[in-house]
Amino acid sequence: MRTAYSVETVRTAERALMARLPEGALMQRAAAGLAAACAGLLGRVYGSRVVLLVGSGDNGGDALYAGARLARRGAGVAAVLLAPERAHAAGLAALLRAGGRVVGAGADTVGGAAAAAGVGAVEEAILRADLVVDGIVGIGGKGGLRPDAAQLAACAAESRAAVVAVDLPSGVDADTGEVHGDAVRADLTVTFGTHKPGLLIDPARAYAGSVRLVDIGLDGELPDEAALEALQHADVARLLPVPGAESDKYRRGVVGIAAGSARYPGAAVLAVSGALRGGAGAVRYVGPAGDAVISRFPETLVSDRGPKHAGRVQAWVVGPGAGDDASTVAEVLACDVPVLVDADGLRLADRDAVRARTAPTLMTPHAGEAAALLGVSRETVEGARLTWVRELASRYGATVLLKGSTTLIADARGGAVRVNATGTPWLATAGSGDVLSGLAGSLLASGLSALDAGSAAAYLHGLAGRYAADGAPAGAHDVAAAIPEAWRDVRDAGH
Ligand SMILES: NC(=O)C1=CN([C@@H]2O[C@H](COP(=O)(O)OP(=O)(O)OC[C@H]3O[C@@H](n4cnc5c(N)ncnc54)[C@H](O)[C@@H]3O)[C@@H](O)[C@H]2O)[C@@H](O)CC1
Ligand SMILES: Nc1ncnc2c1ncn2[C@@H]1O[C@H](COP(=O)(O)OP(=O)(O)O)[C@@H](O)[C@H]1O
Ligand SMILES: [K+]
Repeated sequence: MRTAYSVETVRTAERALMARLPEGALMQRAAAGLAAACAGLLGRVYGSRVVLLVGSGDNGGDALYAGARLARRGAGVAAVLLAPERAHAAGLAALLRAGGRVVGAGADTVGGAAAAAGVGAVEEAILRADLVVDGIVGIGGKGGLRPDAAQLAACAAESRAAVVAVDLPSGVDADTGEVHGDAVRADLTVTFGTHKPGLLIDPARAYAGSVRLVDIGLDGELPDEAALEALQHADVARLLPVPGAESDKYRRGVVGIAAGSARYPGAAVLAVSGALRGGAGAVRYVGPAGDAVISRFPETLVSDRGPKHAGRVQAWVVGPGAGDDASTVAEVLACDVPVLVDADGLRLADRDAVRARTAPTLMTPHAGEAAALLGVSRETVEGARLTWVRELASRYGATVLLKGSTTLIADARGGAVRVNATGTPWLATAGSGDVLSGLAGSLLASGLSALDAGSAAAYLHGLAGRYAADGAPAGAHDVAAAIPEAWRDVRDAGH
């Protein structure tokens, strides 16, 4: 399991750890890891040109000490100090001792004869660099970059230099993944002690590039419950149902699919296609698309009566392609088994009816559907996904899976939010959400909690999307067909 902790928790943990360590030890661990990552990216350190962007806090201190290490190995290291009088003094002294220099403001006072002053010199240094280290701000950052820092970030983006962010790309919100204004775009982010939520949630995630975690000994100080969890293969493998000798189709769970309409029969077929690959022992279908479903998937138990009279199911999926059939949604919500509500069903579901349910409810909106339920714009939801997934879960008293480039799953009762990043933008294709709802419903029917069913389904669905697309467009039915391959991959890694 990959976990991420909030800034407040990281600060508390760091304080506890620092109290037991010699002064400055933590920063040295961070700087050593950072320098090693930079060296790895440079390939050859000796003779390379490195520019450090140094803010006024400890994030700048990390950059200065790492710069000193690189300078000792023969790199030409120049530091740009955003606030020369407040730059980390010991870090700066270490850099100068190691043969590094200062460019731009402050150069004349601290850099000695070798110093070059002026904006032109700074830009030139960045444009000629092999590597730019972003130590402008870390977890102490508030809001987007200020104008002087934004200018440096723009120059780094223009340069052919690789950009390494220290702890976080400066300008992104560590706790939420929101980006307000300008931020550094990194090729690599070297983060310390633990991931921060912003490194795993879009839009900030996209600024971080690849992320490397440096162990500074913080693990023992972090609480059990993280702010964010990202399941890995082994975690998902533990969740996947495996039939045993005593299993029969009913004991494995029956999932009911109430989906599709005369206008959208395909949604029913796709939801069933996902459900058949999700581990339930049988898939029951109710709705007007029975013929389309049975002709594609003859193993489906098709009923032409409503959900209440369709026979036993352990979980329902309602909504994909449902059109305006509010009564079916209401009927399903009245069933005392886990229910997944997707697509049209989200709009048709009565909030009080969802809140009144005692069995688990899993809602699976994309950003546009979530926005409509919340009464805000789609851009607002996309810009602050963590905030809004929690808000929706709390308003409906349900587990909410917010789809998108990083899918988030939040429980109404709080606790760690799950994030899934196995997907690919190729999954943004009509009907792939229907496949996901069937798959997640099937996992619900086999006994997983709403949080686990949603996260395991998103994980498998994302992998299946990758396998199906493999760099070329794929249809939703291809994604469904690739679920068994994703399942085997996950299961094999779990052994
Ligand atoms: N606390 C610790 O034990 C450790 C901290 N480390 C580093 O220390 C960092 C945190 O250091 P700090 O608490 O000093 O905070 P930061 O260095 O992240 O930032 C604080 C400074 O940045 C300025 N600032 C805030 N928002 C800004 C913005 N939008 N644009 C420009 N400037 C802005 C503030 O005025 C403040 O002076 C971590 O991210 C990590 O890199 C590491 O050395 C590991 C150990
Ligand atoms: N940019 C993206 N990167 C990764 N996955 C994405 C991206 N955009 C959409 N997806 C995924 O594709 C699926 C699309 O679902 P949805 O929007 O409900 O489509 P539909 O309603 O057509 O079925 C979701 O699983 C979502 O997480
Ligand atoms: K940074």
